[in-house]
This record gives sequence, structure tokens and C-alpha cells, in this order.
Amino acid sequence: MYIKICGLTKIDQAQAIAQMGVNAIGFICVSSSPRYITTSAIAQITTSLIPDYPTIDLIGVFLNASAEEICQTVEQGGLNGVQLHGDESPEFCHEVRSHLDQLQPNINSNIKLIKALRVKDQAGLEQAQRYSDVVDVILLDAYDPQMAGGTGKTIDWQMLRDFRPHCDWWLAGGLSPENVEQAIALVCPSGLDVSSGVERSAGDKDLSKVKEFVRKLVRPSPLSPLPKGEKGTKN
Ligand SMILES: O=C(O)c1ccccc1NCC(=O)[C@H](O)[C@H](O)COP(=O)(O)O
Repeated sequence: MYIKICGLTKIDQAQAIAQMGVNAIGFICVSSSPRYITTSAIAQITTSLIPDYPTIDLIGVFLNASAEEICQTVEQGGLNGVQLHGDESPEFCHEVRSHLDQLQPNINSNIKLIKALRVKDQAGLEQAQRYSDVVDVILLDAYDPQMAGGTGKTIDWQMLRDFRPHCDWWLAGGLSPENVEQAIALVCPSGLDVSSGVERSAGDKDLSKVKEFVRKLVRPSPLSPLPKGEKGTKN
């Protein structure tokens, strides 16, 4: 299961979270958010992570930004993923893809393009299918009339049981160490995205909650030794 921890603002927390083996870290490039982080602060974090974690996805989250602004932040911040969290159309996603492709000769890996949709009802879910040919990943987040993201609200997971786009899709919205197992028992996303459910306050992650979230998803291999004091089953 692909795991993304979103809304990081602190370098020491980013390093600790990368060490837990997550697949991606997200940065909120939206100035009105309490989790906003400047491009230069993103660059300090990405520069510190890349030598030790060369395969980690470093994703900028944008809200109705222009393609030029997105590309500038990607280049200056050392990002390799873009998450569009506003009202961006499939046509705009296509335009961003073309702009990002022009950056790629300067950057080592392909830049992942993610479209987040805030799902209110079945009609909203049908809208999501329109993006599956123009982005790498569809991210489904909860709808809130006031907030664009990081709401801590969950989607009605029952509604997502038959959601099968042509591309990868990630589940977001109100996930936490307490409910993540229940969520993936009901729906089958290829990835999970969490922010406020593993925080002390906006932008300040609670490392023990992040660790617990990851632990719930990463099953130990059958060959790994049992923790001290636990007995295996004999057959
Ligand atoms: O987190 C924010 O403050 C934010 C602001 C504006 C646009 C998007 C934002 N966050 C997007 C995310 O990727 C969150 O991880 C996602 O909404 C899930 O949040 P949560 O329900 O708190 O786990």
C-alpha cells in the first residue's frame, strides 16, 4: 500500500517520517492554509531527504494555481510530484502535464501528477472518472463547504466500494491510526493520504501517530523473527 503523509512543515519531522518507510511526503503550497510552507523551506527539506531517500515522492499540493507557478515551485522546491486540489479541469491537468514534461530533461525522475477531488455524492464520484486518462493518480478527499483540504472529515466509504478508475487512486479524508484498517477493509485504493489524523496541530505532525498509522498498514513478512515473547503457530 502506497502511503503519503501530507502537510509537513518541519525538516526534523520530514526526516523522521521518511525513515519510517513512507512512499511520499506532501507540502501545502497554498498560502491561506495553516500548513503553508514556502518554496525555500520545501527546498531545504527536499535537499536534505534526497541523498538518503532517493525514491521518495516529494509532492507539492496546489489550489487553483497557474501552470507557471506550479512549475516554478516544482523546480525551485526540488519536487517530483504535483497534487491539484482545487477546481482544475481535465483540460488544465493536461496543460500542467505538458508544462511538467518540458521540465523533465532537468529532473531525474518522472513527475507524478495527482488530481484531488472533494467528493460529496455519487455525481462527484462520476466526475472523477473524467480525469483518469490525464493524470497518474486520482485522490478522493472529503468535501467541506469551507475548507479545501486537511479537514479531518471522512468520505462515505460505502459509496467508494465500486470505484475503479483506469488509473491509480488514493483515499484521503479523515484517516487516522484508529480508522485506517476499517477503511481499507471496505475499499481498495492503491494508496492512502493522511494529514490531520496524525497531527498535534496544523503542520506539526505527531510522530508516534504517524508510526502507528504506518504500522497498521505494513504487515511483517512471514520470515521476519517474532517479537520476543510471542509464539508462532506449529503445523
Ligand atoms: O491541508 C491543508 O491545509 C490543505 C489546504 C488546501 C488544500 C489542500 C490541503 N490539504 C490536502 C491534503 O493533501 C490532505 O492530506 C487531505 O486533504 C487529507 O486531509 P485530512 O482529512 O486532514 O487527513
